[in-house]
Amino acid sequence: MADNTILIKNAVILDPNTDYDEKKDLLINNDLISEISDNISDENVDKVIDATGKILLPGFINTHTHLSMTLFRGLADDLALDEWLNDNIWPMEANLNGNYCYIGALLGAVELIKSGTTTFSDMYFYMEDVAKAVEESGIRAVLSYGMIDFGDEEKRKAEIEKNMALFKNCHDAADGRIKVFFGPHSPYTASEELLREVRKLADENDMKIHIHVSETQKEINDVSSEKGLRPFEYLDSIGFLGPDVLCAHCVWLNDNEIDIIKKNDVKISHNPCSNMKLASGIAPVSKLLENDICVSIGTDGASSNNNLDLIEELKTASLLQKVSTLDPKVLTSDEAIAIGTINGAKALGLEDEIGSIEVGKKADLILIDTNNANMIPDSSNLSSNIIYSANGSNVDTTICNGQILMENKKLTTLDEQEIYDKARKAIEELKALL
Ligand SMILES: CSC[C@H]1O[C@@H](n2cnc3c(O)ncnc32)[C@H](O)[C@@H]1O
Ligand SMILES: [Zn+2]
Repeated sequence: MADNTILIKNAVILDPNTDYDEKKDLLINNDLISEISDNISDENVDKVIDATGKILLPGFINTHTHLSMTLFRGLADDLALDEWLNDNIWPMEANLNGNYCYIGALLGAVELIKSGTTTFSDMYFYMEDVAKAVEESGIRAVLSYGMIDFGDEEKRKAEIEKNMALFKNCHDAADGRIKVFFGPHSPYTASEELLREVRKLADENDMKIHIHVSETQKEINDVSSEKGLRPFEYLDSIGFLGPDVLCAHCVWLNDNEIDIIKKNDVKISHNPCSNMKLASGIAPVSKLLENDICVSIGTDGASSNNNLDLIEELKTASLLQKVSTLDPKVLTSDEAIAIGTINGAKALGLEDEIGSIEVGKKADLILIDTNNANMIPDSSNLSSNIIYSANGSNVDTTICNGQILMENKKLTTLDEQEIYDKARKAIEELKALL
């Protein structure tokens, strides 16, 4: 097949790894960035994008979400996690099927692409249907089937089989855009046997693990009374932790647990909006960063956020650390850009492929339009302009794996209106089933 080339001209580049002090041209060859230099000829190039007045960044990486939960946005607000999950979300999820999850995932993919996210890491049900939405939308994803056994042996076997089937069917699918992880839900819903089995199978199959840990004080109390140890102490005691484990939330951590996270090189997904909305608490992110722990960013599901805008999430992360430490110098806009890009790639073990703008890496790129009221004056501090002033609606162009998914704010792979209509219908049906 002939090569497909896209040339981005006159780009002001904001990258977490490299300081580009002048405008550059960037050439995409198929799925990869093939050249970044001062003046690349547009001869024999399939498509030219003029990036004048725009900022070029790596696509953002959302390391913890439940994409199909877009269907439950706004349906159970202003509650703490326990009541939100047990009395509201789980009863609604009992009526889900593959088609609903597919529609919810398409709706989520529209929102992600429009707000500049090119990779998301998901844990949910009917993941083959979520994979179908990933395939069609052109976005990149790490998918985990969310396993809950509550100590029931039969359920445990069935849950593991479902996650392994997802791995066999979907790992490396969609031109390599899909990876599959294990997704044991949490230390309070997954039994010790399930966690030990997951660890063993992850080692045998070279799979990574995605789990919720230490989200609320209730979790700390429940795990401590059942196991005599705090969640990270317990997970360490059963040999579950490692550099391949991505833990969402990590709000309630004592110093010993921070040492455990560091010793095991565990990766963190920080979810500030969800933690604030469910009143779970404030994760000690600046302390984790001081300890050189890899902190990435996630939105959690759209039902506890209530949107999937990572620029907003990064601003919230930064402001929350400043106000909770009473130190305006912590979590700077430069650090926020790194958390939303290269740290996300590291958290998913994909740092050789995505997370920065480098020759040889995948062309997962976004352009942010500066010709908007909230972006003027054009700051010489690009990261400040993006993190503190912008939001997802300033994203103009989104490219993933060398494919343009949105150009001039218009989606190319998905029919927005058709998805909105189908999502509205699905939500009405689900509400009627309650
Ligand atoms: C078993 S699939 C994932 C499962 O997790 C639920 N969920 C969504 N947000 C949270 C959260 O913040 N903490 C714990 N669990 C959460 C989701 O509704 C699914 O049931
Ligand atoms: Zn979650």
